[in-house]
Formats: sequence, C-alpha cells, structure tokens
Amino acid sequence: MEAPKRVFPLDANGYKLYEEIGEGVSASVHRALCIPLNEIVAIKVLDLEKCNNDFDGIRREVQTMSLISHPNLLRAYCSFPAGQYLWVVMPYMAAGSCLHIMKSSFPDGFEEPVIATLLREVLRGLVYLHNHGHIHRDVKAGNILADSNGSIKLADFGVSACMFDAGDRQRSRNTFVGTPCWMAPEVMQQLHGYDFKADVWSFGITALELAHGHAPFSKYPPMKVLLMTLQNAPPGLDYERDKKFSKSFKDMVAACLVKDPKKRPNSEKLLKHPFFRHAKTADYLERTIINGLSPLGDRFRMLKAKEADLLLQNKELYENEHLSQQEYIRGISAWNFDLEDLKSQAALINDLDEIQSVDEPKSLHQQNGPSGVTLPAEKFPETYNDHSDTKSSIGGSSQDTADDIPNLENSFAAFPIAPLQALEGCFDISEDDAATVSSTDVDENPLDTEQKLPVKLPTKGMDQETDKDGAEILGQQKSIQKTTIPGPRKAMSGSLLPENVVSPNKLVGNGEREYKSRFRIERNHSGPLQNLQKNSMTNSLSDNVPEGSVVQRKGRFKITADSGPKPQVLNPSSGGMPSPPTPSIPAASLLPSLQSILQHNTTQREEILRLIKSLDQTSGSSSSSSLNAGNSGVQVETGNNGFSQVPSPRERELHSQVIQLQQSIGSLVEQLQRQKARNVELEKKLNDMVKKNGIKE
Ligand SMILES: Nc1ncnc2c1ncn2[C@@H]1O[C@H](COP(=O)(O)OP(=O)(O)OP(=O)(O)O)[C@@H](O)[C@H]1O
Repeated sequence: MEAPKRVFPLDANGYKLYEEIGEGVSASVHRALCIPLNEIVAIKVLDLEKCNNDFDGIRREVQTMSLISHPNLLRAYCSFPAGQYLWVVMPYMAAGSCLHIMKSSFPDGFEEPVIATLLREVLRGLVYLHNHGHIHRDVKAGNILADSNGSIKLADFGVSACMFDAGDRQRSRNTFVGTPCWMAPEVMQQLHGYDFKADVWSFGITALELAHGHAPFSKYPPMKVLLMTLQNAPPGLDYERDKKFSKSFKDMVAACLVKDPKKRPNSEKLLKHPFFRHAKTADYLERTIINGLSPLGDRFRMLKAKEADLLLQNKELYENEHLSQQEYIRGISAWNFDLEDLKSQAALINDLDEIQSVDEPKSLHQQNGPSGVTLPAEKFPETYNDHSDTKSSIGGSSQDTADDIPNLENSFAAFPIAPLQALEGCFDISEDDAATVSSTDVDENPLDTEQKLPVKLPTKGMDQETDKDGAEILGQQKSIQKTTIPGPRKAMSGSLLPENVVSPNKLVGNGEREYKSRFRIERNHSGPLQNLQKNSMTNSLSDNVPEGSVVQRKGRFKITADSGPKPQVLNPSSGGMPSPPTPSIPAASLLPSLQSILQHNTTQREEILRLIKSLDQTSGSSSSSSLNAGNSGVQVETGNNGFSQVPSPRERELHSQVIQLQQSIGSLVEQLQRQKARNVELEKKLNDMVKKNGIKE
C-alpha cells in the first residue's frame, strides 16, 4: 500500500525556524521543523523586497523546484508567501553544499573517486533536467548539496530556463546569466543564444572546482574572467599537481570544456564516459567526506566568521595606498580593455600559478601544445576525442600565453563581435521579462504533466492571495533573524561591474556600508564576487543606470540581451540629453533625428576605440615600463624582478597622459551608458508610437 502523502503546511505557523544554514544574496536558508509532520526541513526564505521585482526568476525557481522529481534534484515540498518573504520548504540536506564541505574540510579539493561519485549524481540530475527541457545555468559546487547519508542533489533553480519557452520567455535564453567562472563562452558571447550544452561547460568547471577546491580564474574580477574564458584556451587538469588524476578524468573535463558547444557531448552522452565507472555509492561519500563534519549550522557560522576575518585583513591591505592605486589602475583596465594591463594581468597569473600551483595558465600552455590534449585510454565515443578547439579559438593563435596578449587586438578582430561590443552587451541592461509572467506560463512547462505541489506564487498583492484550497493566506510577518544587514540597494541592482567592483578609495571612508558590500563579495568563496578588485568608475556607471532598468540577481550576473538591435540614442542638439517624443509627434518624424543621434553615438564609440588604441600605443612605447599610480608616479621595470623608483620626466609625462586618457575613456563610457539607458526608453516610446500609428517597421 502506498504511504499516505505528507501534507506540508502552507503557513509559517506550521514551522519552527532554527539556525541559519546558508545564505544567498536575496535569500537565507534555515533548518526548521515542520511541526505537524515532526520532520526536519530546510526553508529558503527569499526576501521579495530584495529581489528587485524579479518575480519571474522566483516563479521559475519555485515552479521548477516543485515540479521536478528526481533523486538528484532538490525538490520543494511547498512554498508560500509570509509577509515580504517567500518561504520555500525543501528537504534538509544535513551535510550542506560541496563548497561548504570543501571549505571546511577539503580546501584543496576532493580525491578522484569522491569527485566521480559526486559528479555522476549531479550528471544524472542534469540528464533529467535536460530531458525535460530545462537548463540549470548555475551548476557549481555551491549548488551541489549532500545529505548525511551521502545522497547528492543539485539545487538552486533560480536562474534555470526552459528550452520550450516561446515568445518573450525565449528571451531568457539570450540572457547573460550564471556565475562568471562557471559560465560557458557561448553564454558570455550572447551571439546565438545557448542550450543545454552550457550546463555541460559549467559541469566541467565544477569538476575542476571539486578537484582543486576552487574554480579556475576564481581570483579574478568577473570582467577578467569573461575575457579569459573567451580568449584563453579552456582550463583543464594539466598542472603538475594534476598528475594524480587519471587520464579518463582529464579527458572527461576536456570533453566538457570544449569552447564550441556543438563539439561538447550532451549530458546523456557524458554520463557514459568511462570516468563515471569510478563512481562509488552514497555510502562511500558518507564515509569519506561526510562523517566527522560538524553540524551544518556550526560550520556555516564558522565559515562566516572566517570570511569576516578575511575581509578585515583585506581591508588593511586595501588601506595600503600603493596597493590601492595599483588595484585602481587594474580596476579601470578590467573593463576598458587596457591591453597592456591585460598582458601584465596574464603575466601575473603565470607567476602566481607557479607559486601557488594554481591550474589555469599552465593549462593554457599545455592545452595548446601538440601534446596538450589528453586522450582517453579507454575506448570511448569519438566526440570525446574531439578537442579541436581546445586551442584558442580566437585569431587562430596556437599559443595562448601571456606573451600573446599584445595580439589581443588582432584576436579581437577575429572575434564574432569586437570585445567592446561583446562586453557592451554586458552593459546593455534592459528590463527583465518579469512583465511576461502570467499564470498561464506555468502550463507551458512540460513538467506540468507531473503532479503539482502546493505553490503559492507571490504577486504584488499577495497578502490577499488565496491558497490552493481557497484559504486566505495570513501574510504573516514572521520575523526572520537575519545575520546580515542588507547591502545598499545599488549592490543588488548594479550593472555587470559594480556588484563586485568597489573602489578601494571609497573603501577607506565607507565603513559599514562598504564592509557589508564587501562581505557579500567575499562570501562566495569561489563565486563571482570573491575578487575585491575595485573600481570607482564602474560604480558611477551603475549610478547612471535608472532604477528598475537594471537586472541583476543573487550574486550572479543576469543581464538581459534584447533580441533586436538597439540603436544608440543621444541627442546632439541638446548636448546628449534625450528629448523624449511626445505622443502628439508623428512617429515617422522622429526617424531622421534618431538617425542623427545614432550617427553621433557611433562617432563617440569610434572615439572611445581610438582612445583605447592610443592608450595602448602609449603604453607600448614604453614597453618595459609598468605604470603604477603610486605616489612616486611611475615604476620602471629594470629587469625581470627589480623596479627602479626614479621615473624620467618623459615617463612622468606619459604616465599622466595615460591617466588622462583613462579618465576620458571612463567619462565617455559613462556618457555612453547614460545615453544607452535613455535610448532604451526612447526606443520604447517610439515603438509604442509606431504601433499606435500603424506604421510598420
Ligand atoms: N535544502 C538545503 N539543505 C541544506 N542547505 C541548504 C539547502 N538549500 C540551500 N542550502 C545552503 O544554502 C546556501 C544558499 O542556498 P541557495 O543557493 O538556494 O541560495 P541562493 O540565494 O540561490 O544563493 P546563490 O545565489 O549564492 O547560489 C547553499 O549554498 C547551501 O549551502
């Protein structure tokens, strides 16, 4: 006889919240007791006020979590609104996330059989998701949860997307979403959209994360990660320390991390990879990595305290002016593509990696070399041997080392889109498709054929909502003890950069606020916000983006790429200020002025590119000089290691030129950003008018 179905209360009164066990940007997760069932559960408490009205994202997460039914996917028992919060009730995974486990007990990563076991479970979950038309889009160790008995579940469907979505919802697959270190190149490029294969890339990165204790490039700021992912050969298991790993593991990772998604195996095929023959039982995981862990709540508290300590240390570091200045310069070039800087950054990776034996750069050398690609010893479907694009796909370069960085410009030319444009997409912030949320959306989901669990989706007037049975929701304001003070709203809704880029200069005087935003930055050890490289100019970018037009979510990037081209609009006759059309003006009469605006904008763009070029040339002319904006002005490299502190007048002059150029680029980019935001508005109005007047575009 079938066991009676457990009914989880749809009311906060039915639960007793215990300690916090996890935290996201807009959610905290608590251990809790489901009172009537006397069962320990986990409750994710999403603060709807901090979700920037991203109800679509929340709906997607709750919907997916409620409908999935697979032992390797975290399913929600139910969800309901409670005041300004949405409570999502789910199974309690007592060992926490693999990231937590690594942080507390395996800082250098797991042994191979553990990795094989974890990854096989995750992959089984992914196969199910993909077969049901879903892309997870945020596969990483932080989202792999373990129970005390060693069972493994993939969690966090906050950014998942459905391949079967049509119309406006399809847009979500042209969306720049995920966590940079784990993000597939095709997701970053935003050229043709992407599909399930994006998860396979993230899966490969997760494999490296589990092997090393951190994801490749995790110490770099997001923009750098984007460039490195696009520009460099894919990371792999090619370092000296990776010798301990088997050929089949290396091959499996290489198969996932092929830049061309078409050449990547799908999840189903990947599951047949010989590597997973090494996978063991849940029991094995319990014995090797779970037994002996302290209770999840304690671990969570300890990790938080450790991270807070680290932040304080970092703060001291940042208070060292010289370093701040260096970081400031780097911060600027992190988004304006200072080629010289990229070169030195890349060189830095090599140095650091040699010292710390971190994997990324070496893999660049090795993967590009003739013997760089490891082939499976075992017989295996040929797709896995197809690593033809493990070489840099850009510019046909066979080498992808720091020394090649000066060739970036040529490489960029061979890019499907120029990098500035590519990354312009990152600034191209448009409204999320929250407006498209409708109750009918739920029915479009193929998973809907399965039994639906109690889900009450929040709406603006959710307090008046009734539950499935028609009972009125109490809208109870159960107070949640938050261990973090919410960061400034800007940090939640910034453009691509500001969320993880804070000026070191600002930091000095910005006490609590800065500390908090940095705390969030540091929290995800291997996540996108770890790097503390800061940039005040990028902050100002977000200042100029109108509230509401910005999309960002949960410590990840989510920047929506509109399907259609967007002309850049600024009004030359009003000094760049927009002159929004009034409804009385016929739409057609706006076109010439829009065209002229567009032209003006193009000129500005060219100017920016020219400045970047001249900056590059200026830097290049003093090829051996490394410019740092310290008090002494310029540091001139005298050899491989040494620096002379005495700059020549010419160098000083060059330095100040560089600074000036950087400043003007910064202000131009700012201006461009402002104008783009206005353009979006103007375009909308124009579209409305065109529609109104029945003019076909
Ligand atoms: N069911 C659960 N059992 C135990 N721990 C959990 C559970 N769900 C989440 N956690 C813990 O809480 C953390 C945050 O949860 P989750 O990833 O769902 O939040 P989020 O806001 O989406 O975070 P992020 O965006 O940073 O991934 C997880 O990394 C995990 O450590």
